[in-house]
Amino acid sequence: MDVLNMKDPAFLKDLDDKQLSGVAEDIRGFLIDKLSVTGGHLGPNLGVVELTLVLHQLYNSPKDKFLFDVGHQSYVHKILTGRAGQFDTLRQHKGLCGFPKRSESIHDAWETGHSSTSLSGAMGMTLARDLKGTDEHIIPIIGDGALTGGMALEALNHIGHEQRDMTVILNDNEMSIAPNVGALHNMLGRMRTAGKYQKAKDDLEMLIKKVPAFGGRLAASAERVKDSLKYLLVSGMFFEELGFTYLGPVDGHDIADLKSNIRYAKKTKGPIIIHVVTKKGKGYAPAENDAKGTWHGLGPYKIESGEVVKKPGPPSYSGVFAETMKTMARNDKRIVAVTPAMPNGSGLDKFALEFPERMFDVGIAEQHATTMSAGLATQGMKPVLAIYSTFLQRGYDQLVHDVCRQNLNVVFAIDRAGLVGADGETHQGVFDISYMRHLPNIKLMAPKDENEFQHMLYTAVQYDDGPIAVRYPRGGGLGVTMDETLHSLPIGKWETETEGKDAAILAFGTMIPVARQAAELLAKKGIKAEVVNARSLKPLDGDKLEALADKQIPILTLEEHALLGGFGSSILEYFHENAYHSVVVERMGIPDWYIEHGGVPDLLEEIGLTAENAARTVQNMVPIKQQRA
Ligand SMILES: Cc1ncc(C[n+]2csc(CCOP(=O)(O)OP(=O)(O)O)c2C)c(N)n1
Ligand SMILES: CC(=O)[C@@H](O)[C@H](O)COP(=O)(O)O
Ligand SMILES: [Mg+2]
Repeated sequence: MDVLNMKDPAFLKDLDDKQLSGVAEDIRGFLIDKLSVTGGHLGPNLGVVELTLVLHQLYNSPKDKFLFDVGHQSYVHKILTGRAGQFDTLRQHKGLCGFPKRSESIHDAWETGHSSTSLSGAMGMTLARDLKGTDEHIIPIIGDGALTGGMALEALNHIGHEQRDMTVILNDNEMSIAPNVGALHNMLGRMRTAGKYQKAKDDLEMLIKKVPAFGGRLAASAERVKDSLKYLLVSGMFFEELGFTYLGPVDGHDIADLKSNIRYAKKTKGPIIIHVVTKKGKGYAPAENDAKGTWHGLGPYKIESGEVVKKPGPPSYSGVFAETMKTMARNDKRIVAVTPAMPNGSGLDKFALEFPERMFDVGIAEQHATTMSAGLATQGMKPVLAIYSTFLQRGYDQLVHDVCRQNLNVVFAIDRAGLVGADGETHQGVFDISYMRHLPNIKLMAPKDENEFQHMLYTAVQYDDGPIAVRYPRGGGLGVTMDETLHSLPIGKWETETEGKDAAILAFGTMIPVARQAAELLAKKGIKAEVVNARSLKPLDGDKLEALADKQIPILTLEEHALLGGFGSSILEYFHENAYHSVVVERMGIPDWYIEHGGVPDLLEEIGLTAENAARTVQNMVPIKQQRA
């Protein structure tokens, strides 16, 4: 069937299982073809083809609500709801979003990107349904990785308590991005191998009914037998004990098995959880045999060989992070690395090859990762928490309450700080300066390139007076020469790259090249603009700021971060608090809206965070006569 003709999922209602299998094959071929060009989350989506087809056949979206947890596995859903034709623009500027997007389709009931929100969203929708007296089905689809997120467990607790009708689909493929971790993962493994609990329970009931009744005695003991059967058959009937009817394990690629269990769930009252076992990457050997997680989310690849197309370029910040961590850990036994389910993305998978006993992947558990790091620090260890800027948002109170307030020596390696591009709104790392700099005790730095990064990381690990964070971008550095030996940098001291008598541009991280280019453009107009590497975001370099204020020259701040509460705001605050009321400051950064998906250069252009705009802004701040001087 031509995937491009799938405009409304209703077409599935008339198909038999064989035809559905045919559609599954067409969709798999489409995904493999399209994503070989655009990149994207191929593995997760190949794993949910049959599941998504059966869900759309047996339920009635958009009346019935699907909530895809994390949402990276919603491509099949998007194909079935009329968006196949947009896949050439997947995750590109103004193109198809890689996650559910309510503005894209009425079938996208819930927007995701961060993990473990689907069950809470579903509970809210369920309460609303019951209060309104409507009868739609609410179906969250959550992966085994997302289930390790604290929010998911909070929601399970409440859903089981409320006992309202909801069908949770647990998509268990034994993988998070990397192989899944944790006791829940181990329990699911036992459930997978224990075999069909539901069938055994029904068989037992049938058997008991055949035995000549000894009145209530047998029936009562039968209940006890049945309950002990549960523990016998499937270790830790975790879900049943939480008030769910547990169905499974169900073969997530067997359409008939899926349908019979979902039909059973549809007529069963109260919360149901269907434990669906799938294979990530199903149907495409390189992805199906991926033990590491490479095919979870990737760039373009060659279909025939499965070779991922590597873009040449300077070392990635994550790569420099891994190497620097190894160098430091060899001489510093205090160092312990922590990641909340991002070993590959953070580079800690490489660190773990040399120091397996000093790297802890805690699952999708940023709150736990942050406070566990605090616990490590109380005992004299030097925890380095590698965490994406956007995901540290999940550990905010732990940062405030457990780390900063106790002034503990935790190092935050904040990766993906700034615009990340293809993952869009939910993943842009553009709020961390705002949510960190106002916290007492924390120090916050950002390197201008990968060489300064290694020294900054070393500085942070050597620092023993409380929490300290280094924020750095996704992707490669500038291709600068890397020093052989590590040295400390002065915290709270900026670096003046070029002097200037007419104006000053204060920038850090990825905005340094922009500031340099702007200064070159200004020089052509006779304006000498100073470029300052404001690499210490907290504390600021007060001496430098006062020297600039005394020069009475206009100042432009540049940041790939939210303007509100960001670096520029801190400069305004500084001049105000120190009674420098005549200094002229303009700020450029991320405006007060969520930045969608797209290539980072396109996004920077769209919001005007460019060298040309920076030069124009400075030029407008310098008196004309000075420009002629
Ligand atoms: C709060 C949060 N932390 C980390 C991530 C990064 N992340 C995206 S998908 C994923 C693994 C999800 O595993 P699972 O739910 O099992 O889905 P699968 O990819 O296996 O289908 C992780 C860790 C995220 N999206 N949100
Ligand atoms: C869906 C999700 O949250 C992750 O897969 C994320 O897309 C990884 O981001 P990086 O590609 O920057 O590691
Ligand atoms: Mg999984």
